[in-house]
Amino acid sequence: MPKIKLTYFGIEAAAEPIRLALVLSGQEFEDERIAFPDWKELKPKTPYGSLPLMTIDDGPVKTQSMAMLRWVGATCSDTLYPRDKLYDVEEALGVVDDMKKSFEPAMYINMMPQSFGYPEGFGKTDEGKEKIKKLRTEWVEKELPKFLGRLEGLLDKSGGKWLVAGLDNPTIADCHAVVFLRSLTRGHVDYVNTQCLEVNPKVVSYVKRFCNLAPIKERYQDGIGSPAYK
Ligand SMILES: N[C@@H](CCC(=O)N[C@@H](CS)C(=O)NCC(=O)O)C(=O)O
Repeated sequence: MPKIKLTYFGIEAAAEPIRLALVLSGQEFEDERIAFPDWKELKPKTPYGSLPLMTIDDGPVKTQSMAMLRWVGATCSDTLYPRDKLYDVEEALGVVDDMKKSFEPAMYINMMPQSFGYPEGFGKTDEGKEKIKKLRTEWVEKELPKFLGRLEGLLDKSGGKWLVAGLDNPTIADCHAVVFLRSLTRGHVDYVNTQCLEVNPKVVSYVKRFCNLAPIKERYQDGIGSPAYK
């Protein structure tokens, strides 16, 4: 087994799909968490000023979360990124990415307002807070059901099980999808209704199925998130 260290902040976000893939593979890894106050000092020492980082067998530092996810799926597991389903896994990853990207303006406007054409500190103003609330509630009401419908389409092809049809086990696409879907249900994103997945019961069942896999169940004591889903 390779010796793996994954370095990220003490949150789920970009590292969590990789952590889930490692956990599902049964691959041990060092789960290094950087406290936000320590980031300022570490940032200039990283290749691109960002996390996550990964080292394999004490080799050179690697960057790019999606490369890490694919590498773990291909190297640490026989089932998470199967060679005969490469296209299907990539297609499902793309569907999940479209959903995540669509939410980014509403999600990150408070953290990086300038990237979205607003002045620094915008998210802390009353106007900014109203804007964030409007963007997030509108996205959840108008956009999310559309993306959940796309996931449902993939699940239907798979008999309701996983995002890639014809497999008895989840893939890295499921790790990627569930982290994002679960993030909406946990009350961590202001103004997002934690019951928002309920518009699509098939997707709720899917997230529950994933969270009931033994290694995931052990990890997520809060199930898919809000108490209503337990
Ligand atoms: N394409 C990179 C993006 C990495 C990235 O943007 N990381 C963010 C956290 S998700 C970060 O390190 N932000 C802190 C900063 O930029 O100072 C990846 O997927 O790994």
